[in-house]
Order: sequence, then C-alpha cells, then structure tokens
Amino acid sequence: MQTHKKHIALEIANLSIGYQSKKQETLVAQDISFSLNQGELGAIVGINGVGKSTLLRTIGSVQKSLSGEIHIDNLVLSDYSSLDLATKISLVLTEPIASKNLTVLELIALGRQPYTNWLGTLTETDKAKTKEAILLVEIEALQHKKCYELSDGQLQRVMIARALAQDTQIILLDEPTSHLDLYHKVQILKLLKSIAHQTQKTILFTTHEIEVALQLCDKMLLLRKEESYFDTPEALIQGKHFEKLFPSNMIQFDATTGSFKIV
Ligand SMILES: Nc1ncnc2c1ncn2[C@@H]1O[C@H](COP(=O)(O)OP(=O)(O)OP(=O)(O)O)[C@@H](O)[C@H]1O
Repeated sequence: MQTHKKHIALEIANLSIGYQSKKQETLVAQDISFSLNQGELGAIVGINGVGKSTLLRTIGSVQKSLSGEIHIDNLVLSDYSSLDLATKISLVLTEPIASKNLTVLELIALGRQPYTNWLGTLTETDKAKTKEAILLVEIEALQHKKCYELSDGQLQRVMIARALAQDTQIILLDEPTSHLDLYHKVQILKLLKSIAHQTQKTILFTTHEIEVALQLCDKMLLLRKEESYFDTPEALIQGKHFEKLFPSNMIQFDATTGSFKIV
C-alpha cells in the first residue's frame, strides 16, 4: 500500500533570534526547533516581549537570525533571492498600511507584485488570483471601498486576502486577531484554518489568544527564552507545558477545560 507522507513546508532547527548592532548582540530566544507540514495551521504563543514577532520576522527574512537554520521547501532561507522568496512566503505584519487611499481591490491586487512586470500590469491570472482571494475571505461587498473606510476586523480580512493573492505556500501573520472581539477573533482563526486545510497552504501566526488557538490550531509553539515547546495542542496540554507560561501564584492552567484561571 502506498503511504502519503505529508510534505514539510517549513523547518526550523536550533534557531536563535535577536538583534545585532555593530556594538552588541541581544539574544531574544534560543534553541527553537519545529516544523510545519503543508496544509497545517500553527500558532506562536508566549508572554509579552518573549520574541513572537521577532521570530515571525526572522522566518519572513525581514531580519537575520543569530544562529541556526530555516528551511523553506527543503532549501535554506538565505539561498532564496528576495523575488523567489516573495513567491514562497507572504508576511502580514502589524504595522498600519501606508496605502489606505487604495480601494480594497487595488490593495489585494498588490499581492500579485512578485509576478507582475515592472509596470505592474495585471494579467488574466493575476486578476483571477485576486478574485479568488476575495471570494475565499468573503469580502466581495467591500472590494470597491477605500481602505480607510474599513473597520479593524474588515482590514484584517483584507490583509489576509492580499497574502492569499500573493499565492505563496507559506503565510505568516503577526497578531491577525488583535483589536477584534471574541466573535471576530474566532471568525478569523476559523477562516485561516479552513484556508490551510482547503488550499494546503501552511499558515503560522502569533497570538495572545491561547485558549482560542488551543481549540483551532493543528500545532502550537510555546515560545520561551531558554526552552520552547512545539506540538499539537493536546500533547502540549498533556505535557503540562501551559502551566509554565505564567506565574502559578497568579494564573493557573486547567487542563480539563483548556483554559486559564485566576488564582
Ligand atoms: N528593533 C529592535 N531592536 C532591539 N530590540 C528589539 C527590537 N524590536 C524588539 N526588540 C526586543 O525584542 C524582544 C522581543 O520583542 P517582540 O516584539 O518580538 O516580542 P513579542 O513576543 O512579539 O511581544 P508582544 O507579545 O508584546 O507583542 C523584546 O525584548 C523587545 O524589546
């Protein structure tokens, strides 16, 4: 019988992340190792300042790692040209977008930039990918609005659609549910899950919504400075790793409900 082995889309080995200047090197977190398969939704969780955004930016090649390796599709990250990488990874950061004067449709079409010529002329394929992204994220009704007319939740969806239009194997999102109410947080994460499973893309995002992520993600990275843990939510609960996240005299994790309780 033929077995179908899932393809590893992203592999991180012994990675140290941080900041380097001419004078000094600041280590943020070390010894990070994990991998995500095609079609998996993964979350990076951890306390404020532990390095979630730094890790995402390092994987997205916006900043350099201090040491260790990042493999995308079995190739070392640094071996990709920036144009090739733009067809492999899309990155949605938390910075406010500079181009709020564009319509939603125009902004999403910008996701096609790695494929268009220097004039930015959209081919039929570019237009079809843009339309497909709009349909997947269900924002047809918003497409002719200006971006400055959108609510935070609507803008989050638009940014996800732009990443989808870029049509990369891997999508990285920094706090895609910040500023949203619980209903819209769940809606966005369910959307990301269905996109990962339906389109076989690999989606990795940072979040403070640990309880929601526990219920919706395939894998989670619990980031800590010295030692991080990566596994399925169930295995992380069984391994009692969430208990180590916050001081236990203040916040305790209840494994039976998968939620945090204030002491
Ligand atoms: N440009 C920078 N130069 C030097 N240090 C930085 C820089 N940006 C962030 N840091 C530091 O790196 C550490 C990790 O920051 P990062 O933003 O990655 O954490 P985080 O886990 O995403 O935090 P939060 O949950 O608060 O968003 C922090 O100590 C922060 O002060």
